[in-house]
Amino acid sequence: MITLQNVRKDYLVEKKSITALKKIDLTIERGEVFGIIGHSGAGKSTLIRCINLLEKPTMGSIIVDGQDLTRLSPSQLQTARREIGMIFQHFNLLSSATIYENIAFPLRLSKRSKSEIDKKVRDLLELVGLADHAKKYPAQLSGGQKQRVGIARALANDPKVLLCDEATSALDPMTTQSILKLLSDINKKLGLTIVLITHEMHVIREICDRVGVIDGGEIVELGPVAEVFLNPKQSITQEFVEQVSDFDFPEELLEQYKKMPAPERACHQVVQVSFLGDTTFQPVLFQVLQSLPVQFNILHGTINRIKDTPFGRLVLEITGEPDDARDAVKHLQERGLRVEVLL
Ligand SMILES: Nc1ncnc2c1ncn2[C@@H]1O[C@H](COP(=O)(O)OP(=O)(O)OP(=O)(O)O)[C@@H](O)[C@H]1O
Repeated sequence: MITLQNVRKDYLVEKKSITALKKIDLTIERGEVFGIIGHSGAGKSTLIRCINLLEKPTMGSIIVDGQDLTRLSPSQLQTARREIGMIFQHFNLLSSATIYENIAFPLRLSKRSKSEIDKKVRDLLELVGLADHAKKYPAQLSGGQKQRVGIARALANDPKVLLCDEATSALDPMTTQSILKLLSDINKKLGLTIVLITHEMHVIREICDRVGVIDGGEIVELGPVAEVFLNPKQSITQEFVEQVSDFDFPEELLEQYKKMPAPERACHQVVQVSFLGDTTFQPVLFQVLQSLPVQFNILHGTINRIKDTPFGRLVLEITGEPDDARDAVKHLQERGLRVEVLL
């Protein structure tokens, strides 16, 4: 749906060039929710604003639904932009216009008839749960309600892509949840491709299918959210994953194993097992216990969710002869679990 090829963006500030994006190559599939996470100054806003050419890349192509936006004339670009809606951290609503008029605004720009506009605005108000607020002004709404208006306005021209620029950063946690749920529902209902930027990993975990980590104007890690969560490769990704980790394994537990005499230690192995998707609920441990003369002792564990995928992590003590313990680890791995030997 969206392809960025060799995209570079330099800003000229007081005759000095600042490189915000170095060389971005990225493909975002139709219908997916794609998240870009990075620290302040990493280049997130520049990247998302390049997708609809609010920022013109210094180099490279931006292809949206088969069209290279960098090659269009101003009027062609204006038409192409109707396919790309956008919402913002501070909502950017017209304060002197009612909610109805805010949503009607892009429809008036695209010269729709009065009755068409009326039907569309009412449908959108319904979709975002604001049917009773049509006559109010933005100042009379809460932050979450204002963002709902932003979403309705962005959807007015039936775009294929929705860009979300830190859309929940100004909202409290509960409101954030409700906006993310609305975005997720819209993605499923309308098959809309959503690209969002954020500095918060919980936003990524909540609704994204894939994530790209941006650092110093480059995508340094990319993959399905569950994989990146379970196996972050770069240290910056590990930091982001830590933000939302509720897996606080008490390391001192390992100390007592380290103190054991060597022959006894050899019969106790400590492993961390990660479960993803269906395996989370399968009796995998029981199956291994039935087939080998080993015992499992659960030392620590959590079960959580990444978007719609359940995942769990356990720290297990495996007691048994060293060969049997090794086989138990092998069996767990063969059943699709990620096993890391801690001791
Ligand atoms: N209009 C501009 N003019 C000059 N430099 C800019 C402009 N916009 C961004 N930059 C610079 O480009 C780099 C990337 O900025 P960008 O806003 O894209 O990062 P970001 O990850 O979105 O940060 P934040 O989360 O703080 O918004 C920074 O060094 C920034 O100072």
